[in-house]
Amino acid sequence: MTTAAYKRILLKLSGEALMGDDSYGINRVVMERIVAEIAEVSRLGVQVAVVIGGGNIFRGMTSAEDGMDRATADYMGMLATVMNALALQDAMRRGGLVSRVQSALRVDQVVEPYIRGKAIRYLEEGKVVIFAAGTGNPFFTTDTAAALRGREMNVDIVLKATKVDGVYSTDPKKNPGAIRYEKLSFDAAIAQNLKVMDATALTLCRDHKLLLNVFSIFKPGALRRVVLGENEGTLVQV
Ligand SMILES: Nc1ncnc2c1ncn2[C@@H]1O[C@H](COP(=O)(O)OP(=O)(O)OP(=O)(O)O)[C@@H](O)[C@H]1O
Ligand SMILES: O=c1ccn([C@@H]2O[C@H](COP(=O)(O)O)[C@@H](O)[C@H]2O)c(=O)[nH]1
Repeated sequence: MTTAAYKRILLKLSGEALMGDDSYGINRVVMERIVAEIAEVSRLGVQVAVVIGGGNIFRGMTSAEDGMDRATADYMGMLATVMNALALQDAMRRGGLVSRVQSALRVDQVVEPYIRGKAIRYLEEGKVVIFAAGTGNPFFTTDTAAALRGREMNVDIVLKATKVDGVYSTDPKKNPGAIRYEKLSFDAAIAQNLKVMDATALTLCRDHKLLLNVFSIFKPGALRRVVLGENEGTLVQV
């Protein structure tokens, strides 16, 4: 029997990853593939919590640069993550996974509010919990929400599923010569301003000794390999 290295995980799904090769929104085929990867680790008996990003729909910072009030733009960004959460939940339903969405901003007719104890209960019942609306506060990111909810849920590891297969010496999308790290300390990632995850999220993980793995959601089987404790992506630790 295959044994997972972790009992409970927090998966941060990049909003942009949901676009696939499209320039905006949610690509159905990509979404189905991601759900199949999550279903595989759920079948191993691993409890899965998800924090979903919103970069495929709206980023507060981008609109603030164009003159919009930053807090207003950030609330719009958080609402974008609620849309992604609903789409993910629906894709999970179609893929045979039972999930619940909890939102840090109240949208009561649509999803339930974040209630820590209830979320933990769902996880214990084997349901996937999708956390929407980030931290519920402007000026933060869903990466920070991932670290926060990961700590609150007492997960064994935070997994950042993104478009690149780990943490590199510089942004690999801009510099093809960038070198990938297999392992890295939080202090080094923060000191070198490695940008793959924001400094607030990295600091929260570091201060609470939360393990972090950055890996590509586009690499088939990568999530399963991370969960089995195999060498995949970049492991960031204290
Ligand atoms: N040193 C680095 N190592 C790896 N990736 C890096 C680095 N610096 C910048 N990046 C970039 O960070 C990006 C992380 O993307 P991702 O979409 O996960 O961001 P996000 O803002 O957390 O998500 P969202 O799309 O939900 O807003 C990658 O696309 C990668 O190109
Ligand atoms: O706690 C949070 C989380 C997110 N936001 C806003 O939402 C968008 C989308 O989130 P990503 O992390 O970029 O995927 C983000 O750009 C912020 O504008 C927030 O304000 N607070």
